[in-house]
Amino acid sequence: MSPALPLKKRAPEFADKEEVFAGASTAGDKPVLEVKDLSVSFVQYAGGLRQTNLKVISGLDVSIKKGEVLAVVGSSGSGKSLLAHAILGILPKNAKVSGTMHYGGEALTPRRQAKLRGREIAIIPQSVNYLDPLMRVGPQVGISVHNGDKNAIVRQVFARYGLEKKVEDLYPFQLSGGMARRVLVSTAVVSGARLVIADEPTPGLHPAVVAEALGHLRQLADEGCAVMLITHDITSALQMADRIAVFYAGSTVETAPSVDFYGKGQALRHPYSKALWQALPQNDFKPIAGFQPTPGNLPSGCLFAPRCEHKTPECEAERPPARLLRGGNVRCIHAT
Ligand SMILES: Nc1ncnc2c1ncn2[C@@H]1O[C@H](COP(=O)(O)OP(=O)(O)OP(=O)(O)O)[C@@H](O)[C@H]1O
Ligand code: NI
Repeated sequence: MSPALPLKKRAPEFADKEEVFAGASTAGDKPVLEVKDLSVSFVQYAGGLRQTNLKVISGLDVSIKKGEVLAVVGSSGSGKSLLAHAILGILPKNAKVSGTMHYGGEALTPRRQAKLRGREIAIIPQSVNYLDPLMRVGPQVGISVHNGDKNAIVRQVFARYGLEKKVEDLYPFQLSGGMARRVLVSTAVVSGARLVIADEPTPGLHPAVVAEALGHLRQLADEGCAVMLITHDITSALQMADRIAVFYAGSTVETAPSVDFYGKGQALRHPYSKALWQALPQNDFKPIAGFQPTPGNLPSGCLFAPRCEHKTPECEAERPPARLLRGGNVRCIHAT
């Protein structure tokens, strides 16, 4: 392990890339990525020429600073992967996007997305299945090196993650779960990315491998990347994330510093975040009654109102706007 090597490698690239960050250079701790009020809908054809618009994301807000890990937590179908795809500009063609996305203080247009994707903005996919099964991993990771000697950089980064020279000659199916995770992280690191989005790296992995994978993400942030960790697992996210964004039915219901997740959840702002926290086995293990609404059947007011113990008629009248509260963000009119 030699953490200094990739850092040295990255420094000149970072200097070159300052232009892309023009506008942010004077802005102190302006977020690397800022997504505000994002909506994503899919145009669907329902019988003949009848066209419907299925809104799957609305009112999504996230921001990440340099050096920070933001964990995006939410149950299946809450919109986590779609957010990642929207940032990268890889949503399907029938997707319509509205709201604002800024990277380095500048609007993230489709053109910029294409330019930054796999370079400044990298995704660590969920599984090794995203690797080309017919290509040895060394040359494959080398494809993501954009500046300098591909072989030398791959070797340096593999060494950093404890991957021996012979691993370069293996095919993806020959990797263990832990090795596969390290290869996927290496792909993001050799690209010199400033924003790393890791989509669900944890399910089905051995706990030691999970801890190691999360440790690598933390390390990337400590070296100056902005890291978004997409996960179902609040418990492991809390071990290394600075802040947690809680997604529900395609919306951000709360963004809170990790330190607010303790006790009975008394420091949390949204009834859903509290319920999610209390549902953990190590807490009350109390399930949340009811189900997350599906796109096409969303309630008109607060998305969580049908399941909320504290709802009032106002909650059902309109969708609560995001507001700042105690150093976090919440979409609940009753939160104090
Ligand atoms: N191409 C599509 N057309 C229509 N609906 C879609 C499409 N892709 C995703 N969806 C819907 O959007 C919602 C959000 O999906 P997304 O994949 O972002 O969820 P997720 O939070 O990543 O879930 P998981 O934890 O299971 O990965 C889901 O209800 C899904 O069915
Ligand atoms: Ni997903």
